[in-house]
Amino acid sequence: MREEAQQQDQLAMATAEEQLQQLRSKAAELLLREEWQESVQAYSHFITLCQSHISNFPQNPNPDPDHLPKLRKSLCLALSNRAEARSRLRDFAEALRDCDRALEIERAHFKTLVCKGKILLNLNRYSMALDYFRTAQLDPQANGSSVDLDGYLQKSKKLELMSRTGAFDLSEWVVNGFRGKPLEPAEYIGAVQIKKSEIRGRGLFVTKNIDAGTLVLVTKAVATERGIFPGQNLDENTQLVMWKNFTEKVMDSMAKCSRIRDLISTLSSGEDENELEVPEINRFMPEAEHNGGYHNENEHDASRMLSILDVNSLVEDAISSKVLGKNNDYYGVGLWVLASFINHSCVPNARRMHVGDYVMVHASRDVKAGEEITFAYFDVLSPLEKRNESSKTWGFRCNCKRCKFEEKLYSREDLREIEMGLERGMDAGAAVYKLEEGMRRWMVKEREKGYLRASFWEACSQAYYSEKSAKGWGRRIPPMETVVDSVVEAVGSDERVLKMVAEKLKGRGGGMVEMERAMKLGRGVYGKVVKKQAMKTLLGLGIL
Ligand SMILES: C[S@@+](CC[C@H](N)C(=O)[O-])C[C@H]1O[C@@H](n2cnc3c(N)ncnc32)[C@H](O)[C@@H]1O
Repeated sequence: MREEAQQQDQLAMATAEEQLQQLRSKAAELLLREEWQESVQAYSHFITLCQSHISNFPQNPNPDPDHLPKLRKSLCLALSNRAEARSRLRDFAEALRDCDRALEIERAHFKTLVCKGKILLNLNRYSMALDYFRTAQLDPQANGSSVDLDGYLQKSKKLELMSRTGAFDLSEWVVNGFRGKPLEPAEYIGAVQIKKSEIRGRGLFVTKNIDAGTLVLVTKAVATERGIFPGQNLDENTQLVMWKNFTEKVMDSMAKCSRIRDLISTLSSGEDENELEVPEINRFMPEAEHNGGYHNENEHDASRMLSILDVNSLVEDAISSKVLGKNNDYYGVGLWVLASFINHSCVPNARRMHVGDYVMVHASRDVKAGEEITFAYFDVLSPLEKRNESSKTWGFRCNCKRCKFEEKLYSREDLREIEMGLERGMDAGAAVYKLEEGMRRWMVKEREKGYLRASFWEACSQAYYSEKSAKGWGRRIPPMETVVDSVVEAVGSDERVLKMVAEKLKGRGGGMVEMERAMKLGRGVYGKVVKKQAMKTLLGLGIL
C-alpha cells in the first residue's frame, strides 16, 4: 500500500516536472521570437508553478539531491528572462523587480547583471549601470558571451562622465551635415536650483555666474509625439489626434514608473501656482534614490493630468529652441519635467536645443549667479501689444520686468506715434531715429534701451539690413553693433540677430572682434555643445 502511494507520488512529480519543462520551452521560444508580451505571460505562469514546487518541496522531497538547486536555478533564469521581456516592453520598474529577485537567488547571475545594467542605462542611472556591467565582466562567462559587454561598459562610462561634467559635443555631427546618428546625450543638471520666482510660482535659478552657451540642464522627455506635415500644416483634427497620442504616452509612462509619477506630481496645473511646494533639485537627478513614495491616486485624476500637460508641454521647434538637422515640415511635442520649471520672460536668458528625446537648455547670454533662468515661450522681438496677445493665448499675463517697464512707458504719445507711423509705412531708418531720440528724451537707462530696440526689432533689422538705409541715416542712428549688443543683452541671442550679424560679416569681411561677436551669438543660439569650427560651418563662415 505504501509502495503504491510512493509510486503515485513519483508519477505526479514526473507529470509536474514535464509541465514545468513544457512551460519553460514555450516561454523561451516566445522570447526568442521577440513576442515579449506573450513571453512575459508564459514566464509568469512558469514562475508561479516553480515557486509552488519550491515551497512544497519539504512535503514532496525528490529523491534527486540536485532537484531543489535545479528548481532555484530555473527560477532565477526565468526571472531574468521575464526581466528582459519586460524591459523590451519598457516596463522598467517590473523588470528591475524581476532582476532583484533573480539576484537574490544567484548574486552574480551573469545574464541578470547585464539585463539590470541595460535597464539602468535606459533609466539614465549611469554609475549604477556601470557597477553592474563591471560585476558582470568578472564572470568567466563574459569572455565567451555574445553580449557586447565592452560596448556597454564604454557607453555607460561615457554617459556617466557627461552626466557629471556636462561635457557634450555635437560638432562632429554638425560638420558631417547631420548625417548619421547624433551623440546620445546623458541627463545632466548644472549649477541650478528651484526657488520661488518673482515672475510666478516656482522657477529655475543659477547658483553661479555662467556665460553664453553654458549648459544648464539636459533632460529626457517623459514622452514625445512627432510628425512630418508638409508646410507645417496641422489641421485641427491632426492636432487633436497628436495630442491624444501624446497624453496616452504620458499616462502609460506614469502607469509604469512611480518615479515619473512622483516627478510629474511636482508640476503646476496652473492653479494656485504661488502656493505650490518648491521641490529640491536633487529629486530630479537621474541617480537619485527613489523611494517610490507617491501613492495618492486622486492627485493624478485625468483632468488634473491634462491641465499639467497643457501648462508644461513644449513644442520642439519653437521660437527659443532649435532642432538640429530636422526636416522643415517637422512638428514635435513633448514633456520634459525639469525644463517645465522654466518661466517665460520677455528678457529671456536661455534657449533650448532638442536632440532625439533630450532637451538641452543653455544660457543665451551671460547670466549672473542668483538670476532666474527663463526662455521665450513666444516671440519677444516684438512690441508690447503683440506680446500681450501671445501671453494671453498661453493663459497668463506676463509679469516680467520688461513688460512692467514698457507698460509704464506705453502712455507716451510719441512712442505710439512711431508704432502708428510704421504701420502706415514709415521708413524703418526714420523710425529707429525717432525711437533713439525718444529714448534720450524719456531718459531711458542704457540697459532698458535694449528692451525697446527689441520691441522695434523689425524696424531696426530693416534699417541695418539695407546698406543704403544704414548709410542714409549715417551718424543719426547708432551703429548696428550697438543695437545688436543691447538687444542681445536684453533678450539673449536670437537666430534672426545672429543671421544679420553673420551676413554682414560675410558681406564686408570682418576682423577678430566681429568674428568673436558672431561666435558668441552662435554660442547663445546653439550652446557650447557646438564647438568653434562646427559653429563656423553652421553660420556659413567656414571660409573666413
Ligand atoms: C511651465 S510653467 C513654469 C513654472 C511654473 N511657474 C511653476 O511654478 O511650476 C508655466 C506657467 O508658469 C507661469 N508663468 C510662466 N512665465 C510667466 C510670466 N512671464 N508671467 C506670468 N506667469 C508666468 C504661468 O502660470 C504658466 O502657465
